[in-house]
Amino acid sequence: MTTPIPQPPGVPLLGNIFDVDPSNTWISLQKLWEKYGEIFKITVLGQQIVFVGNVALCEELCDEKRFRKFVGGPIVEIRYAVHASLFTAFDNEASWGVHHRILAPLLTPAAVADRFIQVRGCASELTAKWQALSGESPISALGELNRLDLETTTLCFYGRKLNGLRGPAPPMIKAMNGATSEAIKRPTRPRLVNWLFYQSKFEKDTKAMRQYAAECLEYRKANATGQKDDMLYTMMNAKDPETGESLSEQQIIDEIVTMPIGSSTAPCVVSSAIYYLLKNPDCITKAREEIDSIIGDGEFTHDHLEKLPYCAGIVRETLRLSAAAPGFNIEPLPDTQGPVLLGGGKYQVPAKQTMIIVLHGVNRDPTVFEEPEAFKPERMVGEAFEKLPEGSKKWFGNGKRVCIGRYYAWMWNVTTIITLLKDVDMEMADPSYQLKQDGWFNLRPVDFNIKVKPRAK
Ligand code: HEM
Repeated sequence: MTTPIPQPPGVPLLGNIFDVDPSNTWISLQKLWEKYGEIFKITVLGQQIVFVGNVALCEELCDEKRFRKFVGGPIVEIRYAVHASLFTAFDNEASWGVHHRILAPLLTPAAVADRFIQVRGCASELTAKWQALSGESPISALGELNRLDLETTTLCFYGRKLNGLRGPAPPMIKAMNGATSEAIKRPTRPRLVNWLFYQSKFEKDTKAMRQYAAECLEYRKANATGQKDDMLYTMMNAKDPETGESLSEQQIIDEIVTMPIGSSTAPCVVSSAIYYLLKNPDCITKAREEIDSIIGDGEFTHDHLEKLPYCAGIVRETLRLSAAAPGFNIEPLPDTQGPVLLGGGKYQVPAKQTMIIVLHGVNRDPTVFEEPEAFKPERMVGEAFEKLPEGSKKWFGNGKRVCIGRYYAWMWNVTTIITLLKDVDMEMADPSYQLKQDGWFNLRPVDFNIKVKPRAK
C-alpha cells in the first residue's frame, strides 16, 4: 500500500491555480512545502506536477539510472530567446553534446583559475566604487552585484569591458529579468492571452539580449588580436572533437545569451550572503580573522582561495539557505514501464510524471541540518561538510545537466565575498529588514539596501 501524495484542495476545473502565485511561484512553493513537507502535488490546467522537498527523495531523483532532467514549462518558453542552448536543450537533442564538448573545457577548475585576475579586478572596481560612498546613500546590494556579475562574465568569457558598474545599468540586465520572468509566467496563461498581451514585450527583451550578444561578437571580430583562449574564441573557432561540427553564428549567440542568464544566479548568492552576514556579525568577525591572517595586507591571489575554508563555508551556507537556484525539474527515463515507486515504495507516481525538486525544502531537511533556519558556516567546512549526504548539496543541479558554470560561479562568489569583507564595511540601510525573496530561474533578495564605506581597521 502506498501513501497518497498530499495535494491542496483546489477548485473544480482549474485545480490548484490559486495555490501558486504566477508572479512569485517559488515563494508559493515554499509555503506549500511548509505545509506538506517532503512531497506534495498540484494540478494546473489539467497537468499534475509533483514536488519533492527532502534530502532522501532529492537524492533518489538524482539517480540518473532512473531519472533525467525534464525540459518543459518555463525552460521550453525561454527557447524562444536562446533556442537549443545548453540549458534549454531536450535530452535527445544531439546539439547539446556538441555545445557541451566545445564549452566544457573552458569551464574546468584549471581554465577558470586563469580568469582569477579578471574576477578579482572587477571585484576591486566595485569595492573602489563602494569605498567612495562613505556610508551615506543606501544602495541595492543585488543591483550592484548584478552589474558586477555581467561586467565580469562579459570580460572573462567574451573579452569585452562593458564599464557597466557606473552610470545607467547595461540593458542586458533588464532584458534578462524581463525575458526570464515572462518565461515563468507563460505556461500559466492560455496561449492566446500570451500572444495578445505579452508577446511584444517578450520579443523586445529577446531582441535586447541578442543585441548584447551580437555586439560581443562584432567587438571580437573588430578586435581579434591576441584573444585566443577565451570562450568566445572557442565558440567561434573550435570543432566538436566527437562529430567535427562547429557552432553556427546563431548557436554562438544563443550561448552568449545563456551564460549571463545562468550567471545571474551568482549575484543572488552574494547579496544573500551579505544579508546573512549582517544578521550574524560574529560570522563577519570570524571571516575577517581568517582573511587577515591569510591575506593580510598582501596581494589576494588565487592560491588563497583554498586557504580560506570559513569564507567557503559562508558561500555554501548561503547556497543552502537562500536556494538562489530554487530547484530543478526531473522526469522518469522515457523507457520507464508502469508506475514509479519513490521513498522505498512509500509513494507512487506515473511513469511520465514531471517532478520538481524544491531546494528551499531539501536544504532545510531537519534530519540532516540541526536548526535548519540558522546561518552556521562552520557546518559547511571540512569534515562536517564532507559528511553531509550528496542530496543535501545539490545547489548546482545534478549529473549530466549539472551547472556547467559551477567552478566559475564558485570562484566569483568566494572572490567577491572575500574582497568585500577585506575592504568594505557594510550595514543594513533598514536594520529591521527581514529577507524577502522573489525570482524566476533564480531567487533573489527584494528591497535589500545597504550602506557601505571603507573598512575601519
Ligand atoms: C551560484 C551560481 C549558480 C548556481 C547556484 C547555478 C545553478 C544551476 C543549476 C541548479 C543548474 C541545473 C538546471 C537544471 O537542471 O535545469 C544549472 C545549469 C546551468 N548553469 Fe548554472 N548556476 C550558477 C551559475 C552559473 C554560471 C556562472 C553560469 C555560466 C558560466 C551558469 C550556466 C549554466 C548553464 C549553461 C546550465 C545548463 C547546463 C546544461 O544543462 O548543460 N550557471 N545551474
